[in-house]
Amino acid sequence: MEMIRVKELKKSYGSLKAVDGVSLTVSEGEIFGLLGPNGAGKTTTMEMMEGLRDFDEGEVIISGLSVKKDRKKVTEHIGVQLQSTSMFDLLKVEEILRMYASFYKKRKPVDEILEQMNLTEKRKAAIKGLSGGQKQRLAIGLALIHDPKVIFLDEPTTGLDPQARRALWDIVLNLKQQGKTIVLSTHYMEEAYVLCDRLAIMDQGKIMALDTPDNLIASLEMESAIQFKWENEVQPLESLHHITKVTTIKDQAVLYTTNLQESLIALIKFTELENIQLQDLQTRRATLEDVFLQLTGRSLREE
Ligand SMILES: Nc1ncnc2c1ncn2[C@@H]1O[C@H](COP(=O)(O)OP(=O)(O)OP(=O)(O)O)[C@@H](O)[C@H]1O
Repeated sequence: MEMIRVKELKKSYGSLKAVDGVSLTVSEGEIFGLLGPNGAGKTTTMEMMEGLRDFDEGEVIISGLSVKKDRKKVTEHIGVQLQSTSMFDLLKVEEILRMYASFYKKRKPVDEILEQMNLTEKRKAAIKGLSGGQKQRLAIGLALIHDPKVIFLDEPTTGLDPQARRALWDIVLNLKQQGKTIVLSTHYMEEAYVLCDRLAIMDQGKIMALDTPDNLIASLEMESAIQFKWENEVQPLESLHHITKVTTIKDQAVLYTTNLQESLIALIKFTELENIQLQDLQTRRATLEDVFLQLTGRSLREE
């Protein structure tokens, strides 16, 4: 069943097209991701979907309701994780949850939320003293207080250490198990890969590709990448065995191949003949990062 439909959404700031014709659908129970670098338009898109930002053109339908026309009703169905910086620092964890609960008629027991977010032991702690991961979990807990069907998470793990990030992934996967529909934005390809059923790769306000993570990688028709420092012409590398594509990132060459072993042998032979020393040689399976690189010619991690 379709839970969200976004049609030709557009938003400009002066001459900058922050969101430039975004269309997508999200099914009930799905985790849908917006993956893209800083400034790609992910936050603007999400806030328009949430009814928090006006849009110039297009339409957003959530659970059969138009976000533009039925904004109030839509808010009953959606939960939005606020950035933790906007929480009242001096309140205790339990207090802020009770305060948020008082805003709604339909609400979940605070104890249940504390348990679900792994914060029961911190119920009496001041928000100020929480770790980054605990604050993010509380922010998600606040978004769940009225038991919404759809949850929006904007870069939920940015700035967290790997352990806190993984703990948050478990919470997101747990929400999916409860049947929630989740839309999240991220610029971490690993996060997008682990969490999302489908994702849209965004750049400069546009969706460049939309599919399951595995299909996006498979669409590259390149199983592996060989990367190494290269200060010479890349063109001769294109004719090496099984190489499907050659590209560069900064001072590195990236060769994509359908047969890693044969291509590596060919590369080593070639560099020996040319008397070139291979430096910083790495091989890896193709990732969403490579999909992004192919689509935009840039690296996802370039800030
Ligand atoms: N209120 C605003 N006024 C002017 N420009 C804006 C405004 N909000 C966003 N922009 C611009 O729109 C573009 C998209 O921004 P947006 O915050 O949606 O990107 P993002 O993908 O979420 O990036 P980030 O990861 O940095 O949040 C950026 O170039 C940004 O500078």
